[in-house]
Amino acid sequence: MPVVGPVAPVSQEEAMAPETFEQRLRAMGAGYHIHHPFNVRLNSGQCSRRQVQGWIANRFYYQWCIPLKDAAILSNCPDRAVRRAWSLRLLDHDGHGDFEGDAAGGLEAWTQLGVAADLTREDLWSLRLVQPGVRFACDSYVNFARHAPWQEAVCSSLTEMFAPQIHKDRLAGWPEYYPWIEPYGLQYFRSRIPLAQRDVRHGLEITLKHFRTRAQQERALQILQFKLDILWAMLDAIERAYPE
Ligand SMILES: O=C(O)c1cc(C(=O)O)c2c(n1)C(=O)C(=O)c1cc(C(=O)O)[nH]c1-2
Repeated sequence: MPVVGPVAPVSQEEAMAPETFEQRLRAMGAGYHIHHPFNVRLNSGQCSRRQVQGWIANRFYYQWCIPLKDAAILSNCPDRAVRRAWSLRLLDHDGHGDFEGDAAGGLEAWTQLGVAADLTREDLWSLRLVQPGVRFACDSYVNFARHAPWQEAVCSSLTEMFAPQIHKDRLAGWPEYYPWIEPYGLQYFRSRIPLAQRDVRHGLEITLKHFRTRAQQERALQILQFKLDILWAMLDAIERAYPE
């Protein structure tokens, strides 16, 4: 989509008020991967051990790509204030300080999720379980951030508006459904809820400020759909690789 491919016709309509524009962005949660059949099974206890492990190992590649995506945004952004705030995202995922607890970062926390679910660090970091469709989807997110204007890449991160609920679903259900996962493994989901909320406040502020005309606002909605499609396509590929 956005880099190469069909472009929506330029809208002549009046710009939406910021509140309406935000509502339209939020309404796109209807297409979030929380509704994907694989996720519905995963978060209602219907996945086998192999399917849960397959999901963890494949989703690791998304986690692995996020700091590359954020570094691409930083490298394209001439605004120091935005860079100062955005650089926190890199530290969130790659870790900082003494590498203890949450300071070890999201990638380490996801690794702990894998270990808690009886995968090895090597299973994850070798990327050997990553399906081609998952790789293509995640790579296209990184490539988009490299080549698009930085404000568009910021807008593409807004699927995080819908992420706290999916993390909460996992925290609520998994201990009962998947008792073979050691409880410490779920810390990643716990830690992401406040971080996602903080990220969304910043990402939305930039998006509402930058996408002002109707045509720009339609473009933002198109970008958010592109990102929803990435997440959806990942689950399609995972579902296919780990059939019932
Ligand atoms: O578990 C999920 O379903 C989920 C979804 C998303 C998302 O909506 O992009 C993110 C995350 N988790 C996540 O943990 C995370 O750190 C994250 C960063 C971003 C982003 O686009 O910058 N999305 C997401």
